Amino acid sequence: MTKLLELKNISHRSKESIRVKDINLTINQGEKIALIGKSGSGKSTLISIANGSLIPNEGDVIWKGFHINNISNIEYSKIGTIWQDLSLIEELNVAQNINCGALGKHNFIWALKNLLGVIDTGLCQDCLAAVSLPKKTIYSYVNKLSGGQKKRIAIARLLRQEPEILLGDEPFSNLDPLLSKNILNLFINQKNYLRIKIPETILISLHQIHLINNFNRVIGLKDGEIVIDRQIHNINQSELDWLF
Ligand SMILES: Nc1ncnc2c1ncn2[C@@H]1O[C@H](COP(=O)(O)OP(=O)(O)OP(=O)(O)O)[C@@H](O)[C@H]1O
Repeated sequence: MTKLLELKNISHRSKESIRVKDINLTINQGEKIALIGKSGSGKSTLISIANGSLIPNEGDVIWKGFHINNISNIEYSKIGTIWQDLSLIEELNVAQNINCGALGKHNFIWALKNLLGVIDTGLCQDCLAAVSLPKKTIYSYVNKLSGGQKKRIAIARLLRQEPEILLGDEPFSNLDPLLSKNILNLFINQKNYLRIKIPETILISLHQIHLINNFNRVIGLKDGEIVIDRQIHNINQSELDWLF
């Protein structure tokens, strides 16, 4: 098994509280991991540390054997995140936002062209198709979309990035159950009818517990600590009841 991302002896505290504690986690290539736990248990904190955006007080994050602080921008672009707050640029249109996912692969001229108009239309439309939005949505402005549509644009931007790993912070909140199931299927089954490569390794935080059966590994957080780290077939209901 190839190790992709490792969190070693991670602890992070703020003035008020311990946010995560003694986290040791290795994510191997191809794993589909559900991250679960009560509100405030540390899921978003763990994801922010895993993608290098939050530097922990203690411990190290290792990407393919190298400390995350020392990897190149190209390598860093292989770690994709769907943020809970989505981090879309409301004043830009949908195509421009989706193309932001590919900034790491292109130069300054391409970035400028993206700001000036709609480029790479076909690829953007493939990403939209994957989240069941019509092609013409590329011309819409993000600030005119609903919460659920915005979430789908954030997922489309992630697809455009073509990362090796997806770290998703509740990507299915705000989405109706059928849509959540279809998008999750895309990641789980690696449906490759598109011109884009779907990330084969995923760690996704969830509140919809019924979805965990689609994953092969479950990580449960309680008060900032990993208290469950098990293959899905070894998880039982009483454990889940205890976690929540
Ligand atoms: N920016 C911050 N500064 C200080 N403490 C924070 C900050 N963000 C979160 N916390 C605290 O860290 C702990 C973990 O929060 P976190 O957001 O990681 O939990 P979560 O499991 O993602 O919650 P939710 O399911 O509600 O999104 C909580 O006690 C929270 O109050």
